[in-house]
Amino acid sequence: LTTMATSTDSFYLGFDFSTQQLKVVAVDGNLSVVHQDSVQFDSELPEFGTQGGVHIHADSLTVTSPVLMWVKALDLILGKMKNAGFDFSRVKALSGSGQQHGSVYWRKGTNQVLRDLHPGKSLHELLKGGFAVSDSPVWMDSSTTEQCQYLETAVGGAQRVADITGSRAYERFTGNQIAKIYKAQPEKYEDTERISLVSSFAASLFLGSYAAIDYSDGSGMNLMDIFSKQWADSCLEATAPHLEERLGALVHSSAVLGLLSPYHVTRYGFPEDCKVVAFTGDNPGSLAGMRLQEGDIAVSLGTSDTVFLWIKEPRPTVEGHIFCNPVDRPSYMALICYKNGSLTRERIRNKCAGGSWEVFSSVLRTTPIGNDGNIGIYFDAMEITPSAVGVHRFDKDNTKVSAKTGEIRALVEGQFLAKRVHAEKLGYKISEWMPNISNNMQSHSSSLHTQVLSDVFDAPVYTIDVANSACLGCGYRALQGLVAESGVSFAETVRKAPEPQLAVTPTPGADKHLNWVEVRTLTGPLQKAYFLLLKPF
Ligand SMILES: O=C(CO)[C@@H](O)[C@H](O)CF
Repeated sequence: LTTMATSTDSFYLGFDFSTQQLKVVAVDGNLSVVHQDSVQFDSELPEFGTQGGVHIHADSLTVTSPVLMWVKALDLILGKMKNAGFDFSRVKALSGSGQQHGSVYWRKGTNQVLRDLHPGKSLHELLKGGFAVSDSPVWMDSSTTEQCQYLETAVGGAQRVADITGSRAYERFTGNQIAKIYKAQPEKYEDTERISLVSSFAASLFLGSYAAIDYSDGSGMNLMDIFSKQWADSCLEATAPHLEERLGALVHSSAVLGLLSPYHVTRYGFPEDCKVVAFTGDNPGSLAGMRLQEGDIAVSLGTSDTVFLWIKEPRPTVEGHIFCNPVDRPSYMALICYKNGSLTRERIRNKCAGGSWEVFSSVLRTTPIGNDGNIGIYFDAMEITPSAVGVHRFDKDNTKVSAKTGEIRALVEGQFLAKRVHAEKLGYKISEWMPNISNNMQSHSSSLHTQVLSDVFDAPVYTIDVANSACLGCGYRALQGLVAESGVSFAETVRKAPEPQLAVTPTPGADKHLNWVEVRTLTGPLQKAYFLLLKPF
């Protein structure tokens, strides 16, 4: 297996079913990228009518995505690869990731449909009637507060839920979404034979049967005990009846789930012995792609922004999340998530820079570090960290102001200051930063963002040269899956991958302008801003 895994004529695929698009990266045995492609949901699948890949419902709390859009996106991307002449016959293994917490409800009888996929038809045609719930709840949803309160009461409080599952009850977490469906649409729950995460749903499309949920993405459900790595009975019972049989057994994140479905072998020319390695969450996938090691910390900018790091000794709290580590079984990963990420940056780009990243960058470049003490908090949608909403701007005296000069720098510095404040409040040590600037930003914008990130954190920043770290990480994990059983570590598997490059170091004197020392304390401008913002209205 080791010999086969390192031969350069072999390919390994990593897919990422993220919020706004489906992406794929192919790497060879030397972990060099040999192919990349993507399908943008809004523009390439307009029949589903999504904005930013989702439907925000009239209550402005419920957020869903049509599951058949994800199915059709897979048909499209594999078709694009075939038309581009990609040699599927060289793919030895594939894996992938999905936006975390989202859930898919397979209708009774669909497992048989998955087993008998006809290679002459598209997956979209074959699975049209395969889902009991056509609009899957996704991570941007914040409509399940009632279910969260019920779970915390039933289990013994917010900290108790965090001690078991790694997080207090969060609205976007899968268990609370299942509870809402069981309560509001019991007939659909009854008609459901399997519940997948987006990651294990995607794996099922390749496996040709229901794929298991992995420990890492399973940690984002408020249903799994992150220490025993089993479903937590107290959480299952507080969510819905006969739930464990719908979830199936959990697997570790480097498990080989089985052979690729004959559907893909016949339709695209994959080899018959191509292996499917467990899919996982997009952030665990990014941790793999950024090759984080213990003590590193990462900032990933995308539809959601996240701060995450590799830890050995988890200390679950009522802020932030602890997930099982996707590439090292005894370890964990800590994560803080921000809902107002790229969609908010794009709104300010459209408002203040005429929709141009070039103008956005030049404005950012020409405004002073620290923005003369003007700070902005931009929660267009109900934020996850902290739980607050609305746009709030403060001048250097912490007076709330309406009109805003320097709004672009106020947004970018405010988003990074918040990340530093929360990371340090939770005790994360800042040793080395590797941001992954999402691919929806032009390169020069990302270099500017990287400089602001370095200035705010007062730390060197390293970047990787592939736009999508989750796909890359899952290509690495596909290879790792073939050798994990023989005890080869992930670090050993990826030792030939390109090293993260030092991108920027802090601007000399930046800390004096950003009064980031103050930011660390409860009297710092951002902390005060949060107090002003969070006090009862
Ligand atoms: O909710 C999140 C993590 O907890 C988001 O980062 C989603 O994974 C984005 F897809």
